[in-house]
Amino acid sequence: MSDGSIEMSTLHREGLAPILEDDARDDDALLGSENDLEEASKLVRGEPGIWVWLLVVSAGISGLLFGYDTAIISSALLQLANPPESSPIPALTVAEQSLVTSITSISALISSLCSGPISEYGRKKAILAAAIVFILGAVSQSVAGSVQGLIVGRFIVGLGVGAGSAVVPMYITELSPAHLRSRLNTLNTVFITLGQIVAYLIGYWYSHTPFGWRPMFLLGGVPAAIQIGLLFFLPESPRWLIQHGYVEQATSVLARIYGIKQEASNAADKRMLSHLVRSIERGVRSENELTSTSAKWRSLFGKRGNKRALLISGGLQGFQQLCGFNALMYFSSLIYAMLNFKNPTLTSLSVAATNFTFTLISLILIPKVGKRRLLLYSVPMMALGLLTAAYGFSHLPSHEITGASKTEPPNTTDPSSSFYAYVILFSTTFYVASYASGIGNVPWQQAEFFPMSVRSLGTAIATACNWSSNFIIGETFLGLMERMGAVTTFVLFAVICIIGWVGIYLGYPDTEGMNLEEIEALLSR
Ligand SMILES: O[C@H]1[C@H](O)[C@@H](O)[C@H](O)[C@@H](O)[C@H]1O
Repeated sequence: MSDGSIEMSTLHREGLAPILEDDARDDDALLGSENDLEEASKLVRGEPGIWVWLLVVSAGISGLLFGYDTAIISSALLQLANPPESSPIPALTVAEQSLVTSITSISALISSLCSGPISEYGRKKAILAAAIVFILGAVSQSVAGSVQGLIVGRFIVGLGVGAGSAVVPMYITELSPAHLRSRLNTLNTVFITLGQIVAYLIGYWYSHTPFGWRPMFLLGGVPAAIQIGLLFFLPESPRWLIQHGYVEQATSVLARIYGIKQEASNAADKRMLSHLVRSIERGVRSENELTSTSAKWRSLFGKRGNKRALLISGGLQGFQQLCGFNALMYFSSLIYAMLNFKNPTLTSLSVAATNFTFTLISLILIPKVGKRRLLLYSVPMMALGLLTAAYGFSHLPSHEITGASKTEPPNTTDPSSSFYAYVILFSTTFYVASYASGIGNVPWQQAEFFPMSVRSLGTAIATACNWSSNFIIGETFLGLMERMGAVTTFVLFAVICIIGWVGIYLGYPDTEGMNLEEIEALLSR
C-alpha cells in the first residue's frame, strides 16, 4: 500500500488497532504529560544506545562527503593552476578557477531543490542516489582530460552534495528520539567539518605528487562506496514508513529507536509504542490532506506556521553563509599568504581544525544550553572576531587582496606588521570558534520546524537558501576584498552578524526537547 493512506485493516493486521482505539478513548488522559513523547519515552525508555548512533554515522557519511568535496578543491586548484608540462589540462585561469569552485554550489542548489520530490520516494533511496552520484562525480573529476571535463565532474559531485545536505538532516530528524534530536543532527555537522579536515590533510599529502589532484578527487568516492554497503542495514524513516502504510516496519524501527522490546507484554511499553505511532499518524493525516504539489506550495506559503518555519529556516541558512565563514574556508590560504605566514596551507588547516573542534563542543553544549541561547551568545562573538580582524587589517601597510598571484605581503621588517598579522590570525580563529559553536550547525536542524505535510519541500527550499548564499560569497569575496579592501569587507560581515542576531532574537523559537508535533503547534500560534 503506497498511496499514502493507512487503512484500518492494516492496523488490525499489525495488531495495533486495539491499542490505538484504546488510546483514542484515553485521549484526554494523553493530553497531559503523556502527550509529550519526551515525557512518555522517559517512562519506558531503555537505552537506544549504539544502534541510533550507528544509523546516524552511516547517514552522516553524506556529510563527510559534503565537507570533503567542498574543501578538496582548494588544494586541487593549487596544482591545477600550476600544472606540469605534460598535463593535458593547461593552467586554469582565475575565471576558470572560480567556475570550477562555484559550479558545485550551483548544482548543489539545483539538487537541493529537487531533493523534496526525490525524498518522497523514501529518505533511504534519496541517500542512496546521492551516494551513487558522489561516486560518479569522484570518478569523472579524477579522469578529467580538459577544463570542461573538470567542470562537468564538479557539477556532478555538487548534485550529490546538495541532495545529501537536504535529505540526511531530515532523515536524522525523523529518526531521532526527541531528547537526542539536536545532538544527532549536530553529529552530521561534525561529519561535514571532519570531511573538510580530511580534505586539507589529503590535499597536503598529495600536494607534491604530480597530478596529485586526480587521487584527491578520486578518494571522495571511497566513503560513498562504504555508505552504499551500510545503507542495506539502515532502516527507512519511521515517519515515511507510516505515511506509506508500512506500520509494522515503522513500529519495529520505533521500538529499536526508543529501546522498547517490541514483543514485551509490558502494557506501558505497548502503550508507548502505540502512542508514538499515533502521534506520527496525526502528522501523516495532515500530509494526506495535501496530495498535489501545488497544494503543498500553497500550504507552505499560505499557512502561518509554515510561513514562519520557512522564514526561520531559510533565513538562518542564508545567514550561515552570508556571515562569510566559507570565505575563510575557501580563501584563508590566500589571506594568510598575504599576511606573510610561512605555511599558509597549514595555517588554514587551523581554520578547519577549529571549526571541527568547536562543532564537537557544541554537540555537548546544545542540549545543555539550547540552540536559541547558543546562537544569541555566539553570534555577537563572531561580530567581535570580525571587527578585531578589521582592526588588525587597518594597521597593515597593504590590506587589499588583489588576486591569487598578486598578493602584497606586509613589510616584514616592521615588527608591528607581524603583531597585527597575529591579531588577525587569532581574531579569525575566535570568529571560526564562535561560528562553529552555533550558526555553523544549528541551521541544519531545520527539518524540525516543518510539519510532515510540507517537510521535504520546506527543507529543500531552506537548503537552497544555503547554497545560493554560499555561491554569492564564493563568487564575490575576492572582488569585495579587491574593491573595498579587507577592513570594509570584514566590517560588512560583522554588520551582517549583527543583523542576523536581531533576526534570531526576534524570530528563533526555543524548541529544545519538544517533539515535532509540539513545535508545529508552537509555530502556528
Ligand atoms: O554547516 C556547515 C559547516 O559549517 C561547514 O564548515 C561549512 O563549510 C558549510 O558551508 C556549512 O553549511
